[in-house]
Amino acid sequence: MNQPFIKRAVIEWEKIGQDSYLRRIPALEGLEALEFDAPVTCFVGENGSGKSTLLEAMAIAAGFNPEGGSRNYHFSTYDSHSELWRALRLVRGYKKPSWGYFLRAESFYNVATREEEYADFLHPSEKYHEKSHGESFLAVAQKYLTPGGLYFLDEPEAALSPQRQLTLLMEIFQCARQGAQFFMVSHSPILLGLPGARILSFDDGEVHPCAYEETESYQVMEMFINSRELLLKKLLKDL
Ligand SMILES: Nc1ncnc2c1ncn2[C@@H]1O[C@H](COP(=O)(O)OP(=O)(O)OP(=O)(O)O)[C@@H](O)[C@H]1O
Repeated sequence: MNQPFIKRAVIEWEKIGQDSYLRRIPALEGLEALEFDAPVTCFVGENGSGKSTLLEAMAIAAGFNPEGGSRNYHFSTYDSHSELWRALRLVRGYKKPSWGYFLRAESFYNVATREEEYADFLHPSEKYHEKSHGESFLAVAQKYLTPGGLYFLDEPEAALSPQRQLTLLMEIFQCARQGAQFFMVSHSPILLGLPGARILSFDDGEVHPCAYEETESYQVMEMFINSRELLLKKLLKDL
């Protein structure tokens, strides 16, 4: 296996206020440390279980802008990130990433705007605002994902068709095989199926390893596709 850039994340709870909402997120409240030994680590779990909070804190602690982009992006449109990053200590491997990107669906519009402002003669804009949401997401992935990089992806499937999710899966797989490290929040049964990915579930009040087939994303999708009529009959009978 490639040497990870980030081997461990440790939460120093004494640096977090006693009244902070972070102490009321069940999966996070008892969490002291997480080990990362795979090139791709996926965070899965129910809405509101704390996945993005941890991913965002890790990305900021690794030097990225809270709203996303590369490490060269420095802007703030809306200050909504949590204080977790201040309490997060990342234990790094001996290798340093050559590049990196923090891709988040919810603030990509702001990153796209900033990309146009940062553009110059030598670095022309990709004009993401002139592409569809999905087209621009995949264009970012294809431009910025490179072997040897460190990547934080927050629900990258949000704008992508199933076909393009497969394309993204191939890009991630290829980069991860050549030394890149990925942390990804996802609900996509396609992206979570990435060979070799280590899946951490935030459900049931603790962060714990989870097999692909045990993820809700897989189970619900499988049930829907294989037993659609039965499932819908049950769900809709009293409506
Ligand atoms: N500024 C805030 N103040 C209080 N609570 C917050 C704040 N930001 C987030 N939360 C709460 O923290 C919890 C974790 O949110 P988070 O965005 O990490 O969830 P998530 O697992 O990524 O969910 P999703 O799958 O919906 O993106 C949620 O219950 C959310 O309401």
